Amino acid sequence: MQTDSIIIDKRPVIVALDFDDLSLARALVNSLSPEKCRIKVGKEMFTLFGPDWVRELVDKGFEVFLDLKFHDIPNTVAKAVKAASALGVWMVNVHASGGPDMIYAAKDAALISNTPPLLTAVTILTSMDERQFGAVYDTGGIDEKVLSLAKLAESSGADGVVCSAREAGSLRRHVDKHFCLVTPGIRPKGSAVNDQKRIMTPSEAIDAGVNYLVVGRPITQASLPASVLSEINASIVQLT
Ligand SMILES: O=c1ccn([C@@H]2O[C@H](COP(=O)(O)O)[C@@H](O)[C@H]2O)c(=O)[nH]1
Repeated sequence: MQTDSIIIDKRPVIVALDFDDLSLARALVNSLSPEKCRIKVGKEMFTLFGPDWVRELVDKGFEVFLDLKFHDIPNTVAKAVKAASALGVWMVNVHASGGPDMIYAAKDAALISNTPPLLTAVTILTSMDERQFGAVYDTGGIDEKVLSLAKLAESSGADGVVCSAREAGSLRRHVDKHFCLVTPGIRPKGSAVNDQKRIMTPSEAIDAGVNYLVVGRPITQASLPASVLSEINASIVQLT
């Protein structure tokens, strides 16, 4: 994949913090630098520790992706995005399947902030394979659905999508070069796959045209998380 026309961030790794213990999460964060990565706070930590935890990370200088995947009526999602934006986060997200009105409302709400976060839309979860997909959707396949949801997200004002790196090559041929691709399901060679189904290595993902790599357990469950992050950064530095 020709990556020269795509804007590739110098810090493409977003570390997914999924912890139920604040002290452990703090210890990990203290071993990381905002110059080397961003941080993702998801449903578990936000439910347990709330906005204060997000503010703490922002105050430490991290750009935070608040991954709450809003999916509701436009008015409710807009108010949730407004509240998230007030925390000073860098990225928020919604489910693309919430539809164009919901995505527009989310984008409008984000833009009210003095420092508007990027708005991304989740396409098909990276934990789904064709069998899981078929249990939810009657027709088509994952690639086709990810593409149609990405086009919907783009035409409804989102700044990018959350998808798997496996779809990145195809998406790159159909979306604007500024439209960002955020990909969980990243697994360095030899890492445990866990519950992820559509995976790629960090270098494969960057080569496919991904902008941001979401990496959780391969870093957070490692005995030396900062070393794993450095190895991932080193494996992609020649591509960025
Ligand atoms: O499609 C999606 C959307 C979000 N996620 C989130 O990303 C991380 C991945 O963590 P790993 O430990 O690297 O598997 C996790 O917080 C998910 O909630 C996703 O995996 N897939």
